[in-house]
Amino acid sequence: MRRSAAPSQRLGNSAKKPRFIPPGKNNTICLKKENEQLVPEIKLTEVEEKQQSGSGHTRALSRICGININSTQSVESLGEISSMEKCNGENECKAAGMKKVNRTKADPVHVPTPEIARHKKEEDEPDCLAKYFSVVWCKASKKKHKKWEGDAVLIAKGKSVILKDMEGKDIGRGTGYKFKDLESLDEGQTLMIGGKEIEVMGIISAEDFSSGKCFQTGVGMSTTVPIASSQSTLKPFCSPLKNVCKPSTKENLLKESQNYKPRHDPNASNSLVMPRPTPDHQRTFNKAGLPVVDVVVDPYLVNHLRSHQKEGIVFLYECVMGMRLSGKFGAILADEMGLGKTFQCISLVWTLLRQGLYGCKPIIKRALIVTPGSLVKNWKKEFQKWLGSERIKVFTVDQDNKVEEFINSPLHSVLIISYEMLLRTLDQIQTIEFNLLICDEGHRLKNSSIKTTTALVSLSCERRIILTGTPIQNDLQEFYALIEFVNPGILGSLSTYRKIYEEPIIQSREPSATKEEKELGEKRAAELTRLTGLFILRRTQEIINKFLPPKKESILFCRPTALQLELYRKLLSSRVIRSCLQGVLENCPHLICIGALKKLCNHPCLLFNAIKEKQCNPTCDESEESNLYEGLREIFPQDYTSTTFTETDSGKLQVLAKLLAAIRELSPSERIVLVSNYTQTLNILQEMCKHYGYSYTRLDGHTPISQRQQIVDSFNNKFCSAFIFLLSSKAGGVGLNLVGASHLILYDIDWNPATDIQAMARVWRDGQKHTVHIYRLLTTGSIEEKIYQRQISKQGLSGAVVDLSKTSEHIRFSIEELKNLFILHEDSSCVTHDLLECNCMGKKDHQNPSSEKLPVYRGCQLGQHHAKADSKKPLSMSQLMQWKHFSGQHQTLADPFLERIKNNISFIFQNVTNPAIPTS
Ligand SMILES: Nc1ncnc2c1ncn2[C@@H]1O[C@H](COP(=O)(O)OP(=O)(O)OP(=O)(O)O)[C@@H](O)[C@H]1O
Ligand SMILES: [Mg+2]
Repeated sequence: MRRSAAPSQRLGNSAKKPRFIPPGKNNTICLKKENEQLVPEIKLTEVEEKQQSGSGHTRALSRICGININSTQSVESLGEISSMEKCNGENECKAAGMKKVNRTKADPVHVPTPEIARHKKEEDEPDCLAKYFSVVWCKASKKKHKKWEGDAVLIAKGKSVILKDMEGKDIGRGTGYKFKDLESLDEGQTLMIGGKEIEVMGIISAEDFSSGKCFQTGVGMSTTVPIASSQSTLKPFCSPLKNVCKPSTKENLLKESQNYKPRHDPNASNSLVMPRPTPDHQRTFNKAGLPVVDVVVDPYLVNHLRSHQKEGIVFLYECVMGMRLSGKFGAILADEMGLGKTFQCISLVWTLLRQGLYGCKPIIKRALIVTPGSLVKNWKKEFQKWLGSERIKVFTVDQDNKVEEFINSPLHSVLIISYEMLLRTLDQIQTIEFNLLICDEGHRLKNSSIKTTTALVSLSCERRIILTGTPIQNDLQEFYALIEFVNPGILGSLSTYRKIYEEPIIQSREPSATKEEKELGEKRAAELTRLTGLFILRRTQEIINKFLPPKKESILFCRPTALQLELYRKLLSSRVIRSCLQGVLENCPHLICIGALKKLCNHPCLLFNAIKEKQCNPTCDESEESNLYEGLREIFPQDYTSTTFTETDSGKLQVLAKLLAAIRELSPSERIVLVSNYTQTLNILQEMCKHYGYSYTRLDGHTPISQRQQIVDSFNNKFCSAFIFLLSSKAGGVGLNLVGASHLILYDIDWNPATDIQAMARVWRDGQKHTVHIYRLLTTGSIEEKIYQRQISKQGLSGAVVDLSKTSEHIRFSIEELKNLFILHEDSSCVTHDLLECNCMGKKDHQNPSSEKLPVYRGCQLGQHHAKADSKKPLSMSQLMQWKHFSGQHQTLADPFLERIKNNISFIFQNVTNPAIPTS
């Protein structure tokens, strides 16, 4: 709050400050008298105002400020109120007066005079521009010593004013002021609004108001510094002697030159030097006046760092050093998956632990890294990978390694712990002073009230970094929570944020938004991006693509088997689904129906199991499910059992079996990650591995955290015998490196594209040596196609659902959508392709368009022009259109793996990223 900066208080003579004079005659006279006594040089003239309607102003104001003013709140006539006491509450009052603060005797005195006739035209002008002021306010009183209660923003337009607190809430309104007075309102002037008195602190530009900047407290716009370019970081060595603030005796200089040397040579070629502190920074953080020494990243690391990683380290350094925003030390590194966030953090931690810009004093002593359980060991491994085991000792907490050991160990300066373990050992962790906190996969902190967030906040470590590869800007509330975690207070309180940013931004996106609302929303969004951009860094996969081998993605539409079709039809004709479509059932039975269809697509035996289970344990509260299964058991063969594994019952499993065989035969040294979101499906896939004698390893939600890294490591080892890695993507996929495999098969599809994208990123990442093949299996014409379409349709694209925790339960379906979901398209070879309205449909396949000159009108002529798709974002329909696409009945397919399985496939979309880079 800027209270103390009020001119009246700055001058330390509030008694001299002229008092507010309301325009009511009696008051005016009495206050005038008082005023004259206090400030003899100010003369007040009685305010003569004509009754007027303010509604025009109000509307104009609401247009400009984007404030909804209820018509019942329209400004009333001045004559209705004769004194302040008559004001209707504090927030609504129409009469006011003003005068200029008398600071010195020599100051010109502002004497408002009526001159109504002369200014009539001016005053009636409804389209005059709004002006904005930063002000301080307090309750109106006759006290000599004002005690300002808060900062506020004043909007003056025509003859009306609105006072907003720093959360953007209206706290006062008034009208009936003199147009001229509001026009000439300036710093130091006071004004009465309702029961409040304000003093103008300064003028706010229209830009700063509409962007919402003026509501930002605690962070001056001038406190920000531009992002340092990588070049600017490569500064020549600057002798630390220059900055010594001690007496420059020869002796001192010599001594200090020996003591205060950068740890690494900033002049060396390829050196990465951190930005030097500004004088302001030095004043705040170097009170002892120690010499300023260059902080230089260990060349051992720099040799391995990619250029985006160097920039990322500089960015993180500036953030945690409070160089980007004064008084704020947090950052969000939101680089897309696989860009090496871990390595960037390790470089930062190592630099901060060993070096200091002021007198070489290490910037941090201890760092805490909190990460999902499955990544604890990976962090340790990465520390060892980049720094070896000699330079630094990191401590990981698990069953055998307790926090006490870390507390008592002088050797360890980095503690790595899982979120779960953190909660369990919070009491002990709280006793340790950490100077840097890194939260990996930190999008989980999006809810400020969850235990984990509360626990982390309780650690009182100001330097906080969130790492996340998942986009975070889609949900404004969650976005706020993450920002509030790293840089508390930067966006004001939650209610401020809602008023200033969230509401206008959301409002502007409504189809019914007016032009003004759209403009305001855009400006607020732009300002939010600007402000948060100072401490959020996100780079996309493209920057690393050039270091990666080619990636071939294929979407395989697998024909359902006869058994699947029959069961599917039966399910769709069930009473439950019919009632769902009429919207007459409660308790979301559509979720049960969707679940049953998805199971069926994976393998009919999953549905069989569910039916059997229901028959064995019927519970009345789940009767919808029993109803749904009515008559299904009869469709299965008499001797069907869930233990007799057979791939012939599932279209996708048939394709999978052939695909695995093809890979085994054609690329015997290459390995596969096989992903499903369901444990039961993974069981089936595991059975299949056994059946065919494929060696496998498995990681799912049941795998003990302590074993996960070991499973990953041994799989990535080139001597590992496991051919297949069975992975439950939701349970443990995030952050894992599975570069030991070069084929990844997504057996089922999730509602949330982010889950699938996460899984795919496990294989195509730094360290991958082979061409990567990604296959997504979808059952033709089924609900899986619909889910896929939803992923790539507008909804998926607008990015609203890019949150790993969101499942179908969080998705609302309209009856129309459900109708669409519950259709089986039996006569289409690819409904998704049908939807593209591609001209080739049903006429001709396109396998190798480059060798074929196709007429221009063909929408599906794809050629070599691959869409410049961001591999980490959901595809759009139009991007999909750019992919090669062809039916499985094509004579010969260029892809040898697909050639082997084409008979079971009705359609294929395929795209190659990085085709130019030769494979190894
Ligand atoms: N400069 C580099 N040179 C070689 N390998 C690198 C480099 N930077 C990172 N890597 C490797 O790339 C892989 C991915 O890095 P990392 O796990 O840090 O990615 P990430 O950004 O955390 O991704 P995610 O969001 O998936 O967790 C790791 O195996 C890491 O060792
Ligand atoms: Mg990571």
